[in-house]
Amino acid sequence: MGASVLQVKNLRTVLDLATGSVPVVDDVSFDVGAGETLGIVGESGSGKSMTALSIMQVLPQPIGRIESGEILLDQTDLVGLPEEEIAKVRGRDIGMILQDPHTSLNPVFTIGNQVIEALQINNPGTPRKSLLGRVVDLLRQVNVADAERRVHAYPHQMSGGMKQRVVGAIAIAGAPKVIIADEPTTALDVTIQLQYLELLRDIQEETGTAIIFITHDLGIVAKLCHKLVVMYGGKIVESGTVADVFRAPSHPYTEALLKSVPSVDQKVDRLYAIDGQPPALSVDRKGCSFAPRCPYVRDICTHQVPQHDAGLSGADTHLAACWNMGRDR
Ligand SMILES: Nc1ncnc2c1ncn2[C@@H]1O[C@H](COP(=O)(O)OP(=O)(O)OP(=O)(O)O)[C@@H](O)[C@H]1O
Repeated sequence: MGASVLQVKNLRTVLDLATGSVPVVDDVSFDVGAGETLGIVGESGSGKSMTALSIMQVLPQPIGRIESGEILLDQTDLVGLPEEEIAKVRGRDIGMILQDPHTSLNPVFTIGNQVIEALQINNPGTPRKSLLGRVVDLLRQVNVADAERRVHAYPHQMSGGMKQRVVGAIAIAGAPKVIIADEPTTALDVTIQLQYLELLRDIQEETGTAIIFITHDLGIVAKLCHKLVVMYGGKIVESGTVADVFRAPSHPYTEALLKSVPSVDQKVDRLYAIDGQPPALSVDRKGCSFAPRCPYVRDICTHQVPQHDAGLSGADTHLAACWNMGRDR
């Protein structure tokens, strides 16, 4: 694993709603190195996508904004950079693979044209025709069969799995330092899903790209990631290496998630069933967001926010935010 490529430090992102400015990413910190894969897990609404959109600085407008924190790409803080600078970072330094391959591609342009556009980010002014060979290479790299012919195909002429590969080709076209893959597998069937995950791993082995992988699925995290952060209510409740967190989950939420880890070849719509609802967005939150659903809740949990502290496994890279750590539960 290489040095940190992307470091997120104390990131706080808010949405300015009629009810006030509500945090959707709250004091989030993590880093990812070259050749490393970080999983971000948590149930729907926990702030995973908002974290990704904050890094790319494509938050919903006009309501979303980064209130504080740093996003360091090779030590350069992206927060506060003018839009024309950030626009250069997107695609060139950070590639994003979005949730649904069916909507990530433009139906009116050929596959080749869409990959060429991504290539032109790093090769401005290069005639499109001369990039065609490179497009074919990229399509081959992501295992698109019959690439020379497929360059001229439109998205509707391809299967879901094939389209996902093209989205992968677009993401790597700019040879980015970081790829953010936001649940790229949900729209795919299980076999294609596994092939796709292997593809991502191959790309990483070849290019040393850092990958941030956003998912509901801890089975996938176990298979693909080196380390993970678990998000709940916009906060990180636990983080560490996959080995440490799986061996000794320290937060009751992670513990509950791990109780129902599906096997990777089992399709699940909902990963786990924990009683109660995820927290609603709130301007003024007191205590631990998980307290209303926590089987170990104590008085302090309802009125003081626990700090992100060393977890139970003994590793100083394994942190969790829970008042009950180290207590019998
Ligand atoms: N455009 C918006 N307007 C208002 N609230 C929003 C908007 N987009 C997201 N939110 C809220 O922000 C919070 C974080 O959402 P986010 O999309 O980051 O969750 P997530 O963990 O990625 O969920 P999923 O797994 O379903 O994608 C949620 O409470 C969500 O309802």
